[in-house]
Amino acid sequence: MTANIAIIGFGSITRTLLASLAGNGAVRVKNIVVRPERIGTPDHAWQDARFVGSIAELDADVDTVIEAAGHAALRQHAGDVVASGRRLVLASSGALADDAFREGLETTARETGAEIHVVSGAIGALDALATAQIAGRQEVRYTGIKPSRAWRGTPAEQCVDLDALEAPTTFFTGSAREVAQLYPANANVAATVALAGPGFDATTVSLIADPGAVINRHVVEADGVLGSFRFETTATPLSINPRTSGTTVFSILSFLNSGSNSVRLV
Ligand SMILES: NC(=O)C1=CN([C@@H]2O[C@H](COP(=O)(O)OP(=O)(O)OC[C@H]3O[C@@H](n4cnc5c(N)ncnc54)[C@H](OP(=O)(O)O)[C@@H]3O)[C@@H](O)[C@H]2O)C=CC1
Ligand SMILES: O=C([O-])CC(=O)C(=O)O
Repeated sequence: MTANIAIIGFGSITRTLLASLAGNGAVRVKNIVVRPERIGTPDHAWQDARFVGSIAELDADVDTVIEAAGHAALRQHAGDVVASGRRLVLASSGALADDAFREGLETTARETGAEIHVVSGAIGALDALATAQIAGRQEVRYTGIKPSRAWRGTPAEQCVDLDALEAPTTFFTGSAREVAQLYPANANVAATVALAGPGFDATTVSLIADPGAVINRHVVEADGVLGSFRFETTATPLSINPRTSGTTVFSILSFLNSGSNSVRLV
């Protein structure tokens, strides 16, 4: 069956995803949701996809909306997606650390029959986290290690001198809820871990800038009644965005192919 999809955002993830979708007969990209002022500009075009500024303008046969645009865009559009009864597949999971926002989406989705999926994004281990969570309490830690340049333009700059670092340096330790607010474009994975596991306040997060690194590393560790595990991913960043691991793009593709590989909220 062909999925008719729309994508919110036309940045690094979307452009890489579209290149990877070439020749995929099972997925048709009908619409791309961008800021209204971008519509009709020369660099906002892709095959026969229609660029729109709102969910209300989507083609009627769009059944799945992928979000790859950031917290603000998710806040702007997610309510309209689930109100329309469509399947929402999102990457910017950190925005869900706002309980009122997340619960509002879940309530609307239950009313309309919409589904809400958080893609695994740059990490793995969501199945093991969910299994352990059902069995009982677990201690969960996420550590994100990225090259120093990936943290430019973030509050890390107020914690350390990124250009002067000579060794890997931890500049943030706190909860998944705190990190979601402080590092919206770099720590969505921590929110995804929290959603699969013990929640935003019980998930501990450390962020590290590594001046010698050229790739991103994500470490998920858990100790619970069933035992423990440690899952470490090394992930090449997208050439067009050092903050974003390429894995994120292919986790969306994997979800589109299989309908799995996500945390399902509703
Ligand atoms: N779960 C995970 O593992 C990961 C999640 N992410 C999430 O995905 C997001 C996108 O990543 P990436 O593609 O690398 O980021 P980019 O910065 O490359 O692209 C973001 C795109 O979103 C667009 N956008 C921003 N706000 C809106 C809006 N209100 N309406 C429509 N479009 C909008 C931007 O448009 P414009 O140019 O007009 O601003 C831009 O095209 C990240 O911000 C992060 O939240 C990223 C990596 C991993
Ligand atoms: O892509 C990554 O490495 C992770 C990321 O940016 C995020 O979680 O927001």
